[in-house]
Amino acid sequence: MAFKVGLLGLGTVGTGTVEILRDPAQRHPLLQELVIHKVGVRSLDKARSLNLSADLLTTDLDAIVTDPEIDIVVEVMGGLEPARSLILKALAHKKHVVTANKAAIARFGDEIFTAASEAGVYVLLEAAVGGGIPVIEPLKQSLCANRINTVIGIVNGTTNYILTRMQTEGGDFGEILADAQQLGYAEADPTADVDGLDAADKIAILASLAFSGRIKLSEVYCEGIRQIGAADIAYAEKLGFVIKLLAIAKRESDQQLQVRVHPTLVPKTHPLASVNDVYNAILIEGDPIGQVMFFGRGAGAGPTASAVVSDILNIAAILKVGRGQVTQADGTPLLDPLLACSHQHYCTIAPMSELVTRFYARFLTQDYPGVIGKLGTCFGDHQVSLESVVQAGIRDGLAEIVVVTHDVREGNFRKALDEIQRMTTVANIASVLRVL
Ligand SMILES: NC(=O)C1=CN([C@@H]2O[C@H](COP(=O)(O)OP(=O)(O)OC[C@H]3O[C@@H](n4cnc5c(N)ncnc54)[C@H](OP(=O)(O)O)[C@@H]3O)[C@@H](O)[C@H]2O)C=CC1
Ligand SMILES: N[C@@H](CC=O)C(=O)O
Ligand code: NA
Repeated sequence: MAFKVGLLGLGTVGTGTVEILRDPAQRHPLLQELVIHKVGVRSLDKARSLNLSADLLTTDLDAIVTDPEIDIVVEVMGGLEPARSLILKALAHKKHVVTANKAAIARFGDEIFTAASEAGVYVLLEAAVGGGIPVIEPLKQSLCANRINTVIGIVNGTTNYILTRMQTEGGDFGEILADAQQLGYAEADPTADVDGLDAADKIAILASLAFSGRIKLSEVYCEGIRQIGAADIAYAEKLGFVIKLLAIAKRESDQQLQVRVHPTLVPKTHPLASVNDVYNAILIEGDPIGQVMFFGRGAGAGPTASAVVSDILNIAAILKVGRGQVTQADGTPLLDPLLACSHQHYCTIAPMSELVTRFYARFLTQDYPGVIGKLGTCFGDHQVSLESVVQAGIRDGLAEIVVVTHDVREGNFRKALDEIQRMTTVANIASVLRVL
């Protein structure tokens, strides 16, 4: 039995996918039943590392998603449009879809999954978060007996690489970013990575699966790493922390979730503290499983294609045993509830002002006696309790004061900062970071 696959895109991930599909030896035997039927690209003249027969390649992507012979459309072209429209058209033509496109899923998941349920087909996306790391399917299947309470991830390799080098070499953000671009880790336009937007897309997807509801991307708090300085990395180190860009989704109460992305001081003893370079890791806490952590390569041709091909095989397996033919009363194919998306409501996200967390803050002040006391009084007036306050040294003729709080309500902490900002003795609030 042959299952015909149409690929949209033959870049990094598409090429990795074709390489696995063309080399099935010692992999799952079902791979031998997959046939690459068409591959859609932007340019037929581009030099390719793969030797594909010319009749497989086309620039007519519309013809792929409507081709009656194709069973599974694999969207690895990226971007929002035309990816969104092509996915929707493939679904309307009752094709199963595999995608690595976190940006499209995080923004258009609502209409894509609704269209998939109506058509009675699957949309699988293991590659969209953590690349090759299995995390989407474990959340849907292996962990489904658990009540998930927390998902915390390092889900962006570019920023983890930059922060790791800042930590180990003491360099500044700008110079290490330039290096990362030269090495091909960071893209020419690094905005989505360094401003936390890529991580926000990914945590929105993970939160949706973990908490069985849709997430509005606009409600995900997002802060990137551009403002992290060598001084913060050094102080964090002295205090026993490393700085990581964390993507966090947490059950706040029965009604509300926290979903946020921001640089965070992580205790060196925490399992995520030792996840370095371009590696990703996702720590999930559930009841009754406790903590479980997924670690590996979050990007790259081979690792990402590993996830894409496992999704293709999942669909091929269903088609092979004929489960795609079992229909409901209205004639729509009955979908496996552990593989398909079945929730339609939106989760309620708590405002950041209600978050209870520890903070690290660095102030540059006039070096007068009593400045530390004034800061302490202002924090106390806003119910912000301090764990430590140290005058770390003198920078540019100003006293550098580093504060770590106990758990406090973010709204209270911000009010204290507003007041501190207005003090004449305080020249600058140089940085404010949350502490895990
Ligand atoms: N790279 C990675 O490590 C990872 C990528 N992803 C996701 O996978 C997806 C693909 O990424 P990647 O492989 O890196 O992307 P690339 O830029 O390397 O490849 C994109 C491919 O899609 C084709 N393409 C793009 N736009 C069009 C269009 N309008 N019409 C026809 N063809 C088009 C390109 O054609 P042509 O070759 O002719 O230019 C190219 O083959 C993205 O959604 C990305 O976020 C997810 C995890 C990791
Ligand atoms: N740009 C991403 C790769 C794909 O998801 C990253 O740096 O992790
Ligand atoms: Na994955």
